[in-house]
Amino acid sequence: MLATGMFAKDDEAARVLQELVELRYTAHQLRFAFVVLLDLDAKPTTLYNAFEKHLMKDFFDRGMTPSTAAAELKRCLRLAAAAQDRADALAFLDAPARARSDSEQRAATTTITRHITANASKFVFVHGAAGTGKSTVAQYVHYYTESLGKSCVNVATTGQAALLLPHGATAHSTFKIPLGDEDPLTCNLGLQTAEAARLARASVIQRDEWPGAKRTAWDAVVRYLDTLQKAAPDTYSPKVIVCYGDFRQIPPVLKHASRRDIVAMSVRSSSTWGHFERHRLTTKHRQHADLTYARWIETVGNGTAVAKHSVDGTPGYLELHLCPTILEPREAIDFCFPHPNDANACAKSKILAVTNDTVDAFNDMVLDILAHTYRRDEYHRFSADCIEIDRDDQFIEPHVTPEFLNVQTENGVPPHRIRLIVGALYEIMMNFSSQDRLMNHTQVDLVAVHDNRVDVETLDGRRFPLPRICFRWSLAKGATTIVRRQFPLRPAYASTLNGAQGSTLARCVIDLRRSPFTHGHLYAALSRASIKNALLDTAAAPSSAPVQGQRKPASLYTIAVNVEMIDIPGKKNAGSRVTFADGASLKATQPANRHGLSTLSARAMERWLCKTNASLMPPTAAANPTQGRNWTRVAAAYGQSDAAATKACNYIGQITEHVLTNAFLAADMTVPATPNQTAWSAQAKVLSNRVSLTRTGTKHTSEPYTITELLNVAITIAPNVPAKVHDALKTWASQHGSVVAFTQPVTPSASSSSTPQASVGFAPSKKPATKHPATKTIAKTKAAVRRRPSCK
Ligand SMILES: Nc1ncnc2c1ncn2[C@@H]1O[C@H](COP(=O)(O)OP(=O)(O)OP(=O)(O)O)[C@@H](O)[C@H]1O
Repeated sequence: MLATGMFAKDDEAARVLQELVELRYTAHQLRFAFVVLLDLDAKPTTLYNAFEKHLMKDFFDRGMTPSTAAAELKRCLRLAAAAQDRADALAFLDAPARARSDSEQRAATTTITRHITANASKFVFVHGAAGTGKSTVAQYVHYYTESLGKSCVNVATTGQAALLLPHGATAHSTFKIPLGDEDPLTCNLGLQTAEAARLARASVIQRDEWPGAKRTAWDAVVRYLDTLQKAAPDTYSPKVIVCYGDFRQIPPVLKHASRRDIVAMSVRSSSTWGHFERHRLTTKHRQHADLTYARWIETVGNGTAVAKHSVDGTPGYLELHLCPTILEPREAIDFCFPHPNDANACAKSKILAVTNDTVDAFNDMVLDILAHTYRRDEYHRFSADCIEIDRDDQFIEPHVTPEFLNVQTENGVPPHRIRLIVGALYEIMMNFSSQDRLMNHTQVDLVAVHDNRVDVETLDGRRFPLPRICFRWSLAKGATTIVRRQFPLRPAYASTLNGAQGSTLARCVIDLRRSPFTHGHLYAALSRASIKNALLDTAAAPSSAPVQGQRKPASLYTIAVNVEMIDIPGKKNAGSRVTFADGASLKATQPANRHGLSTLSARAMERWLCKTNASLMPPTAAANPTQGRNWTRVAAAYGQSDAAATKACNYIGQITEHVLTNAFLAADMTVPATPNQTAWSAQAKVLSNRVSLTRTGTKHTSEPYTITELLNVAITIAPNVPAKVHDALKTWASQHGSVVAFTQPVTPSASSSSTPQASVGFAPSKKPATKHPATKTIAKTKAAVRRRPSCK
């Protein structure tokens, strides 16, 4: 008997299909085999083109035209792929068709493919607003290149963006680019490695989300390819390097950097920038069903949607009039994840927040729902943390104890204690294999938890065991390396605004209780949804409860506008009007000064302030500007003639008064009827120092006050509030994730007092204390505040 050895052959799939054709297998059987064989073939487009007519033979027999037969073939292949649970295997069918249906995409792909066929060395940059189909063009170019038998390497700046490309990986992992801000950087990928050989052979290198890359990292790649060409001139193929991206989205992330530093670190500052051939895409594919929304988010991206910008030009205020607003985090979860126990459905939506703390809070809330409402099995796993010791004589700081290590956290590193809930949706935190699509940010369903491993299933049904992995990082440059061994998983229900870049979401909530860092940050988040109805924001509206038939005012948000790069319109002349989403139209009373502040009425400023402190703002305040009159007097007492100072003191006063009022209510104490004017006035200097307003008006700061600052102002002004009030303030501070520096500790005598005293900033009530006018609404707010989970 003769044993036949089977060797892997490049054209094995084609040979099998050819054999089946010769043996007269039916077209239906060929279609089934084609989907199975896609696993063996790295060039699905070539295979498809070679056997297309056999795969649709029965359709022709039924008298279909070529175009109907082609459409029917794709439908049948999709059905076959779905039946085999391999819907992703047919991605190559969609991308080419889509990318060729749009004239701008077609123009870009035609130029790129011409360069590829001509074996040219070129730099091409395909740019356009979010959702204009850049990644789709990249997919097309990939399949086209492979169909020619050439190879294409796809990399992206973030793992999330890499997942959208066939065999995509991050640029850092492909080229072994070191993390760090050194200039220049050098890729650590050896020239003799298999990866280097793959790069040398590649005819196309594609880089998605390129504007988010640091110039130093990009230059390192270009230098590396140069060195590779010199080292292996025979195997090195001429390359078409195609970069994709949108400079309106998130720029390179640099710690403690000025705008100038960021511009210097942008790939635009690279010496290669001038060599790029550019193609612009303008058709909004993601938001094609809602073009009003598409146009509006474009104005956000361009910086022209800013209704007003404040003094110093830094923060601007944007009316998100197209986005419905919700008040409670729980509503965000109900909106995004109506079926939290269905991981596949949850994967299409996301809650986006500005900071990791808020992301963790949302993720925890969903896990709570799964554990308590759906009774899913819950496990807690703790990491093994240690420090890496390079040398025997290395000095170890005495405070570096296991307890110290356990509380350390770092972006991209799982926490010491991880909550594992079977059936919940998680994201992988490590690049395992780009072939298996098991990379950083890949969403998986947690199937089982064992002592030393967890089993996860990708959304297309592939199951993998994951052991604990070592994560390494240093607390500071040159400091000891911490090693944490933990399961590389994090819940995937919420992510930061950066983390969502590149994705298309069915439903999305943007938590704007904290302002995004830049307008690009907000733009990247807003452009994830295809229609405005899929998008909610979680900042509370500053108005009272909506009156029947009256439109609820949209909330206002700050965005930090990059004044160096964007021309901000919006300086109003005297007499011109600023219109708010709820129809309120405010007349500018003076010509705009260079800060823009003097153009606004006090009411407009109140509205501005509401956006950050909506939950603390008395809902009636916006409708009742006189409520802050005491504070106007305080400003006058201090001698502030500057209108801006008066207004600033006015609205800060309202907030402070409200904070204290709430504090009294929360402490179940009677709210004093009238604050002691003398006591307030005595503290006006402190207040005015805080707001940094000067008589000459040369230096203005009207940064919106954070809740922490407002609480601090409240405490500074009324230093000896009773202990219960003080505690209520503290509780709020912690509920808002704020750390309040209690500059004035409560005096023991005040602590024991249960009623406000004159010496503590409130006059003793001569007549029985009346209820504060805002009591009812405040009580509601109080209840809401109690319900709100901590965002720590
Ligand atoms: N020609 C087209 N016809 C129909 N849909 C398209 C077309 N091109 C892209 N799309 C769809 O539009 C959506 C956005 O496409 P894609 O992710 O390629 O855009 P992008 O420009 O890369 O977005 P971003 O900048 O946000 O990463 C996707 O759902 C994609 O399938």
